[in-house]
Amino acid sequence: MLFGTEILTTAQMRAIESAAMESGEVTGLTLMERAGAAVAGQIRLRWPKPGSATILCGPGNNGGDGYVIARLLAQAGWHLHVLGVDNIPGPDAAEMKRRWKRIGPIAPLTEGELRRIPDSDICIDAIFGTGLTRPPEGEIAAVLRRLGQMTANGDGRPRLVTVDCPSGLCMDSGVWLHSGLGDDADPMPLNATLTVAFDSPKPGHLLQRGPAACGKLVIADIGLRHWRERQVDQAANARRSPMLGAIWPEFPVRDSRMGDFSTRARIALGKGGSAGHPAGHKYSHGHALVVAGPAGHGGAARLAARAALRGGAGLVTLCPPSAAMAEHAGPPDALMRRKLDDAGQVRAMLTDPRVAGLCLGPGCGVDRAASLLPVVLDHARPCVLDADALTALAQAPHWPEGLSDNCVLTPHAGEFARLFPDLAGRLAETPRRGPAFSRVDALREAARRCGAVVLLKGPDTVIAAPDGQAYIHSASDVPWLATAGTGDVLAGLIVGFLARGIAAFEAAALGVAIHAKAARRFGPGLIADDLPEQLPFLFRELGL
Ligand SMILES: NC(=O)C1=CN([C@@H]2O[C@H](COP(=O)(O)OP(=O)(O)OC[C@H]3O[C@@H](n4cnc5c(N)ncnc54)[C@H](OP(=O)(O)O)[C@@H]3O)[C@@H](O)[C@H]2O)[C@@H](O)CC1
Ligand SMILES: Nc1ncnc2c1ncn2[C@@H]1O[C@H](COP(=O)(O)OP(=O)(O)O)[C@@H](O)[C@H]1O
Ligand SMILES: [K+]
Repeated sequence: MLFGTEILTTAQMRAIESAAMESGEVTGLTLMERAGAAVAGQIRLRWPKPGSATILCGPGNNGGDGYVIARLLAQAGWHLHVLGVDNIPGPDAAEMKRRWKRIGPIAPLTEGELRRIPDSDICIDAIFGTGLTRPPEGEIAAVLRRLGQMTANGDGRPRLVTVDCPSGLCMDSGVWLHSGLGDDADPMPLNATLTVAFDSPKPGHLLQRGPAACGKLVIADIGLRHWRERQVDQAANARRSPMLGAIWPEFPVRDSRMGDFSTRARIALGKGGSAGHPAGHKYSHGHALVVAGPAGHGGAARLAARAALRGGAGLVTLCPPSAAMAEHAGPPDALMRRKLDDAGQVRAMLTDPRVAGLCLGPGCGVDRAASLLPVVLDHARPCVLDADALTALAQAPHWPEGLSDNCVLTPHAGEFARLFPDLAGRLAETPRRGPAFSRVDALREAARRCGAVVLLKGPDTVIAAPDGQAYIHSASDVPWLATAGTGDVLAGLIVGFLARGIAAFEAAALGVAIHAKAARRFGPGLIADDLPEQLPFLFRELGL
């Protein structure tokens, strides 16, 4: 993996946990003690003065963690109300419950009880964790609904801390599981201040409702690294489980196999031959073509071209039709312009081997994109297909054939639905069971079908390669990135990286990460034009 950190599915997490316990080197009780201690430690770090806490403990091992947290917070002087269920099938959780009972009482985990007890400074949700596969029901659903009401205003009082994950969220997809009995039977979505998850992020922490539900996400090391690395490597060698990574530039480095983001990004950019190398010249830094569209629609392609230039392509040529040439006369002067009126001219341009990347789609017009697309695909040159090119692609007679793994498709949700209506339909279904069909499942299937890298944009961008490798990037902290034209900048940035010789999957991942970092660096008030201007500062900060 190039960037960030591994994401584990709930099944992989269970397998790693089992392998650790079967080795005899660690017991389930020890892991539970470490998990509880990690949460109690994070709570004490954030709220050093002992206060009051209500701890809600469910029937599984997540509940077991809750009893450990109760014991440790009580020892630290916190005033506690602990609510739990009678029937605890797991031996470890049952033991942790016994240990707590020697210290304090357990009230029944009912909605009535939760209403009766006085408000605390924090509520700790240890009801369900990664073992949840069906929607919460009955009394527990009512408790969760009440918990959602009590903590609806986010950072108000009581604050909500969730153990491993918000209860009721499918951790493989980030969607709330629904009973199908109507909203009154389902829990309210939770809105936590802090989530302390164990060992690795799960897809549900980063996808869909996950980021809003989790609040600040902290990944706690509970000593499973040795087994994780072995299992993940074995799975990768056996080609059973393609890599799923989080592009998470701010994420701390967790193990020796991964460098920090800037080191990894440097490696990627270093792969671009002489990019940034003193001996390189403009052609060895790559020549990118950005196709523009009819008069009056030039802004999108210009944004893309500017991003390709700032992204480090050695040369960028903007290619509008003759009739639109005049509107592109302004800056940047570094940008070359060349008219492109028909498919024959693209064919001629692509005979130049120095053209190392092409961007088709932003502001292009669907008809023009459709007329140029066959030649572009025929040349199998690294390319980004965005916007109108995606609409044209969805209507092409041989779709999804004709692409190669050096193409990057960058649809937003609407374009994705045009390209892959069945997958979009499955994503829109109301999830009744876990693991629910996720954006990662959808993207892996999409990339496999068309043989190209597919990047589905959104606050939770997912990128997948035809071989199943995938990344999730969460930009939920930069909502101001959702403004007109930022997608065009992303397309241009990726084509800039392609032109520098970076492979499609990594160019897409690096593009997404740098794009969001640029938005984060600028802050609210951002317009798409500001993004390319952030790149020089960002590259300097990252040492790229
Ligand atoms: N990964 C690790 O390394 C470590 C993990 N640890 C902890 O273990 C947690 C996973 O624990 P877990 O698998 O026991 O499942 P958990 O999420 O607690 O509960 C879900 C279960 O509840 C059951 N259920 C019962 N009533 C229900 C109702 N009304 N509505 C709905 N469901 C209901 C339901 O049963 P079922 O659907 O099978 O009938 C389901 O199986 C994990 O998140 C972490 O906190 C750490 O301790 C140590 C290290
Ligand atoms: N809520 C959001 N928070 C953060 N980023 C978002 C959000 N919604 C969309 N984005 C990002 O903003 C960009 C929008 O791209 P796109 O939909 O193509 O817009 P446009 O066509 O106007 O350029 C993408 O990079 C996408 O990932
Ligand atoms: K929980």
